[in-house]
Amino acid sequence: MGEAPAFTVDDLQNGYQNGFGFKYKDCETAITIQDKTYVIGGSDDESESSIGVRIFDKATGNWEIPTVLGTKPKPCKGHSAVPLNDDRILIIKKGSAPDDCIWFLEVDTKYVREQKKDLGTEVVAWSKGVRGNVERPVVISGPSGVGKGTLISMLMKEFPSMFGFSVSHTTRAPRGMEKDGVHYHFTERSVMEKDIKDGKFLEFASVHGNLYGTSIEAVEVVADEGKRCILDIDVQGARSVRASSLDAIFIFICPPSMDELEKRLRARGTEAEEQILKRLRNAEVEMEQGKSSGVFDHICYNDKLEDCYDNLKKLLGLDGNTIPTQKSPAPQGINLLADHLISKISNKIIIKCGTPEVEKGSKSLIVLDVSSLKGGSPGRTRGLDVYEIDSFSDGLNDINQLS
Ligand SMILES: Nc1ncnc2c1ncn2[C@@H]1O[C@H](COP(=O)(O)OP(=O)(O)OP(=O)(O)O)[C@@H](O)[C@H]1O
Ligand SMILES: Nc1nc2c(ncn2[C@@H]2O[C@H](COP(=O)(O)O)[C@@H](O)[C@H]2O)c(=O)[nH]1
Repeated sequence: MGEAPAFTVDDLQNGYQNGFGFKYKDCETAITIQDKTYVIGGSDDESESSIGVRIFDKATGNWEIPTVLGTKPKPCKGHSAVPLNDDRILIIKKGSAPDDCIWFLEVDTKYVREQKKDLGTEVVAWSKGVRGNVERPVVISGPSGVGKGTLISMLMKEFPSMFGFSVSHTTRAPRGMEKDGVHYHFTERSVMEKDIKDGKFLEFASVHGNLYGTSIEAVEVVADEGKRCILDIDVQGARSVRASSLDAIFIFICPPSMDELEKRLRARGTEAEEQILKRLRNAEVEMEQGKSSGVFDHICYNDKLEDCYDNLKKLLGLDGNTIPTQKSPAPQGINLLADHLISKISNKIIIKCGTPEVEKGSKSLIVLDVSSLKGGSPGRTRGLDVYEIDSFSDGLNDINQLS
């Protein structure tokens, strides 16, 4: 019936001997994919920072402790594990908050393969599972002073429930009215460099002499609110995002002329002369790259502000001819009962909860549809669909209808 039996913690309670001659600890599950067995620790020890992972390589007979990337799940009181498509393992945490119970351990995704190549070690990567999808993020680039921030503010003001701003990190000093955590996360270079090294950034670049970067979290928190994320980043950053797994729309904003750009930068009055000259010099290169790099899907000229804004809205499907997509409700989690059994049929995971209360009730099978997964480590895995089906007095029929 089920393609892949899932291991639950209960199967492994108190440890048992297996074909490889090693003993699992309490609260561990083991999933074999090709030549490797991934032993995933389900410790509820709060002194541990996350669920542990070790790998038994059947070919060599050796244990390996992999480099673990991504946002890691906190330890829990056990979990269940189901392999999906040989590239990732679905982990369902027991007794966790509804928005914290579905996780993916990636073992052979594109991201993991690239990281293995870069680091030269065995790598696995965690990604939190999130229900539902959001619209494609929008990357806006263009030379300093062209009006990116002005256009983004107009969008956010007109459609406050639809768009959310990705708050970048920067090592530059705040301007007069800028607030930490709102306009930027103002940060020390050494701290930012460490976070970059730890894989917390989607992209980063040195821009006009300072370090700027978009953290993975900055983009994900916007999507978690069900909003479409807007990124205001330079051309180097846009190129990095284009190469990442973030499926965004890329828009380059051009000034009507370099003279007008200079006028706007000077009129804004936020930069010292030396910085203005540096930004204008960099603008020449950015204009060249913006128009010819192949990174951008659209180029908008910001001559008359209102015209440019109307054009931008048209590109985003907000020109009045299309009904704007309503903000999707905040993705809800799944409140899994501590006692459950799991099986996998095609791309649906069937979770049978076994408490007496549930058995008496009419809804007893939870279905987790993983057919439309998007994203993944180092960000969240989106596109999960979760629903319930009627009681399993005739559960076999229900399950068969799902395959
Ligand atoms: N179409 C326009 N016509 C005239 N002035 C404009 C226009 N668009 C924006 N401005 C003005 O130009 C100045 C620079 O705009 P803004 O700060 O939005 O640029 P930016 O591209 O976000 O710059 P940076 O990359 O440095 O953050 C602001 O004073 C803004 O009011
Ligand atoms: N690559 C990135 N570039 C960024 C990011 N945040 C902002 N920027 C770009 O920096 C310049 C200067 O900005 P300012 O606020 O100092 O005027 C501008 O072109 C922004 O688009 C980022 O996270 N990554």
